[in-house]
Amino acid sequence: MQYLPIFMDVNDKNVLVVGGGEVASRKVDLLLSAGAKVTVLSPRLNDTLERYCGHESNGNDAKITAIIDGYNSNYLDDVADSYVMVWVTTDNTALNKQVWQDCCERNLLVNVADQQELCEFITPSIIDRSPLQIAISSGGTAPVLIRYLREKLEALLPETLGLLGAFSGDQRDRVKQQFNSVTERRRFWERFFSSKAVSLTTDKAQLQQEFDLQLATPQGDVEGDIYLIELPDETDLLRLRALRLMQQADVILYVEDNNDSMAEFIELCRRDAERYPTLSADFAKQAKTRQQQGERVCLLINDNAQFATLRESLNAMSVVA
Ligand SMILES: C[C@@]1(CC(=O)O)C2=NC(=C\c3[nH]c(c(CCC(=O)O)c3CC(=O)O)Cc3[nH]c(c(CC(=O)O)c3CCC(=O)O)/C=C3\N/C(=C\2)[C@@H](CCC(=O)O)[C@]3(C)CC(=O)O)/[C@H]1CCC(=O)O
Ligand SMILES: NC(=O)c1ccc[n+]([C@@H]2O[C@H](COP(=O)([O-])OP(=O)(O)OC[C@H]3O[C@@H](n4cnc5c(N)ncnc54)[C@H](O)[C@@H]3O)[C@@H](O)[C@H]2O)c1
Repeated sequence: MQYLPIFMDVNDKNVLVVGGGEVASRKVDLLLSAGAKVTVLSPRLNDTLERYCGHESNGNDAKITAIIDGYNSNYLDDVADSYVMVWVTTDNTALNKQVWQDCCERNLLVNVADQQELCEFITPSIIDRSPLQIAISSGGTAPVLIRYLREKLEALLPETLGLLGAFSGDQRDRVKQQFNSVTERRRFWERFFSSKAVSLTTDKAQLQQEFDLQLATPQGDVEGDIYLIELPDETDLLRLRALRLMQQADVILYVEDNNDSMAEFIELCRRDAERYPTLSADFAKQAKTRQQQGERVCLLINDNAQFATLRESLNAMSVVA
């Protein structure tokens, strides 16, 4: 992985944008929507940024602070609360490089628009259904491809995704009170999000009704499951059903092998799942113990004979060969 994806809290924090043109105003809009305190440093501002300074209305409703001047590294230092990041958008490549260098010397995070070699972080393509957000990156290889992907996803994702996210956030404490274990809570949410009624709801009152109904309906005993999966030679050949089960597992058991192919399959499993290399003789015993603790155990097998034996001895809930 070339870049580490994270979501940063810039609310009420100082951010500097160098340059005051078209690109700067796009970055400023993004930063303001995340609640940042934006300062723009530029000898000239475009009309949008002029408006944001509140010049026309005597600065009373200014959205940004403007420093009308050419760049000078002193501006990086002369602030009470230092900048948490700097965005560089001027039309002068040599100057952009200078700003990047000055920021690096000060350990300031810096992005120079469209100059990847001068970016300590890069900007993703964003789908915003706040509080739910999706950020897509190609690691700088194909900006147009991720814009295209965003447009496809935007069309697929329901408008109500933000509502659903916010509603779930509000109800988390109630679900915590009702269910003691993480496993039970997760199952409740999985059942809730996958129910048809929830996918069709368009307002909060309907969601609340469905939520109350499901919370009052017993889930039954939380019994664990065992999924037995025979791996193909390559990850590309993995069945979709196997992938889905691997994504639901709490525990992954596998026999360690000397080549890297097992690692590639494990990489596709649920991020939070516990992963254990296991001696093949212990597979069945370990799987059953964890199942009895209410967990979903996924056994990854790359050996035909062993798969057949385990299939006989385990009462596996799902078998994918
Ligand atoms: C996501 C998005 C956000 C944004 O910028 O707001 C974004 N670029 C977007 C669009 C876009 N950018 C360019 C075109 C014209 C087509 C073309 O030239 O290919 C288009 C298409 C268009 O405008 O439709 C030109 C371009 N961009 C970069 C280079 C340099 C290079 O490739 O070496 C050049 C060539 C400059 C030249 O030739 O001079 C570099 C970067 N652009 C990034 C982000 C970062 C990597 C993100 C990643 O891959 O994960 C990174 C590394 C640095 C950064 O800027 O942070 C936004 C899509 C948002 C959306 O619509 O959803
Ligand atoms: N507009 C786009 O969609 C787009 C797309 C891709 C790449 N670019 C590139 O990104 C860069 C910026 O684009 P733009 O459209 O915002 O250009 P722009 O000409 O509108 O803005 C450039 C800004 O940089 C400021 N500037 C110049 N010298 C400065 C200095 N010494 N200190 C501080 N600020 C200074 C100018 O005052 C101006 O506000 C350009 O190199 C452009 O080629 C633009």
